Amino acid sequence: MSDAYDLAILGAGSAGYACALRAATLGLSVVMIDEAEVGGTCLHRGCIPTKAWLHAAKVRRTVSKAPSFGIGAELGDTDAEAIRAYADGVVSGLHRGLTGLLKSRGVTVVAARGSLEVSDAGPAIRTPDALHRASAVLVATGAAPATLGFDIDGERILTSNHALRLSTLPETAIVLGGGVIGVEFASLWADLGVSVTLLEATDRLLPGEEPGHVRVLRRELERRGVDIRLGAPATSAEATDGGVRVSAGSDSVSAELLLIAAGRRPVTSGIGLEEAGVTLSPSGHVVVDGNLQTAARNVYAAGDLVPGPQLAHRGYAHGIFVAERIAHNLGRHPRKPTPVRDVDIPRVVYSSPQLASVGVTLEAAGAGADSVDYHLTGNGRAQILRAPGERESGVVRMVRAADGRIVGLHAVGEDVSELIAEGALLVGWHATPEDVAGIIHPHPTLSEALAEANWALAGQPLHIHG
Ligand SMILES: Cc1cc2nc3c(=O)[nH]c(=O)nc-3n(C[C@H](O)[C@H](O)[C@H](O)COP(=O)(O)OP(=O)(O)OC[C@H]3O[C@@H](n4cnc5c(N)ncnc54)[C@H](O)[C@@H]3O)c2cc1C
Ligand SMILES: NC(=O)c1ccc[n+]([C@@H]2O[C@H](COP(=O)([O-])OP(=O)(O)OC[C@H]3O[C@@H](n4cnc5c(N)ncnc54)[C@H](O)[C@@H]3O)[C@@H](O)[C@H]2O)c1
Repeated sequence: MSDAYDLAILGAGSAGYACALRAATLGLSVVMIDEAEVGGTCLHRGCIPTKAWLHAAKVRRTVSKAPSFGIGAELGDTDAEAIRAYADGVVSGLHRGLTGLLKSRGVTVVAARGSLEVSDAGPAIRTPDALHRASAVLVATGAAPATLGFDIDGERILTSNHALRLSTLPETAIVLGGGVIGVEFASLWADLGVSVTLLEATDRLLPGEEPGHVRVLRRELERRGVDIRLGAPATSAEATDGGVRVSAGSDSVSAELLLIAAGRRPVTSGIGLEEAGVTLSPSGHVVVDGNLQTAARNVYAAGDLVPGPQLAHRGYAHGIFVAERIAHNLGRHPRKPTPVRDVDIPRVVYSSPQLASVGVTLEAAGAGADSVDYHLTGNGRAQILRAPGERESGVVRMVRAADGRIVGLHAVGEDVSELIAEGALLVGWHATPEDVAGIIHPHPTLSEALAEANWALAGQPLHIHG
């Protein structure tokens, strides 16, 4: 039997739909199967709604500071239902756009639960009503919140899925986990007037990020009232009359609700992967080679179920890579695509202040590496954004390896997420500070921090004290 499609995709999240769009552009026939709406976690339960909630929280914070800028304003009540409606509006607009785009590119979208099947005829995705055969299959079923075995009721004990659906905010909340989700929710809830206790099992927030920058973020969260308890592994949670009580070491903490933000586990069981010859790691991730090829012939995996950072833009990059790889193998794309390197992928924590980074820290950059710190107290734009009386402006650190290449950029401060795309260019293009010292940055922008760091590393500092 001849293949019905060139490519069949299981999961229409960031990785799956990016693969579908790119493959269709390259002339491949594509079927994409998802049991939920196209767009996946990022669009419906992740990046987009959390950033809308964070933006609403920023509006409230800005209004509360308005008098320091000479603008009279009084804070009214916070209407969580209205914030949710605003976030839903953003999501549904983007969802409509994505649905239209997939249709216009000719991608066949099937709304059904699917599983992988591999036979002598090749790979296929089975749905209740059909078998979708293809020359190649991409599995991109993503990840779901770790629940730690706690009894999630969606009212007192929540995951981020539930937290984004709240129509009233609690007065008190416990956030379990000091990773990205925990820190973003602690930040936004604190700005919306919730009294937050954050429990983190290890001795630091956000492992992997510049320790000094994490300290700046921590001080700022504490200044806004977040009670941060490190070395506090939560072991149990029980519902009480007033909400929930959590045990963490010798501590017991009570609040109206508990958000569990303790990582996300790959969605890889019960969908025929191992039966089809795909190897899973002990953590349940799909084992792939450098080309995102699984142990099963012509079956690829992409996105959160592949070990590494769980980020939407990594999913896009994976999806695009797989589409081009398959098209190349089918003779429809002239060149072999370049595999995605996790180290080149920028990361942003959208809390207040933000943390943004790409590449490696100074500690990880190896012998002979050096770095420069540019403090945003010297940056005009950062000073304009800062309300009078606020203490910390933030800092940008640029890291250079012994061979002269820029291998890391790390920043903490208001709106520093806007810097990191340039950081990704510098790191991804293996630029040296000398290469880019002549590139002119507009004044007054936060981006001048990068020019200052380049100049300093190239031995010609301007506003940095030598
Ligand atoms: C609260 C939160 C905030 C986040 N914020 C950011 C952010 O700001 N920036 C960022 O880069 N990343 C963020 N992320 C991470 C980002 O959402 C994920 O990295 C991204 O969605 C992963 O894409 P994916 O395609 O691998 O999986 P997903 O987006 O999870 O898509 C998987 C799809 O597979 C479908 N599926 C699963 N099993 C089956 C089956 N058997 N049959 C049919 N369909 C199936 C699911 O319905 C889903 O639509 C956030 C995540 C969360 C939870
Ligand atoms: N801005 C963004 O890019 C963004 C935003 C949200 C989520 N995400 C992605 O979603 C993924 C999941 O985020 P996350 O924050 O849930 O996971 P995470 O792995 O980043 O952090 C989980 C934290 O929970 C802690 N923890 C685990 N068990 C605990 C316990 N019993 N008690 C106390 N602490 C405990 C861990 O030590 C860890 O610090 C991340 O990998 C991230 O890439 C990205």
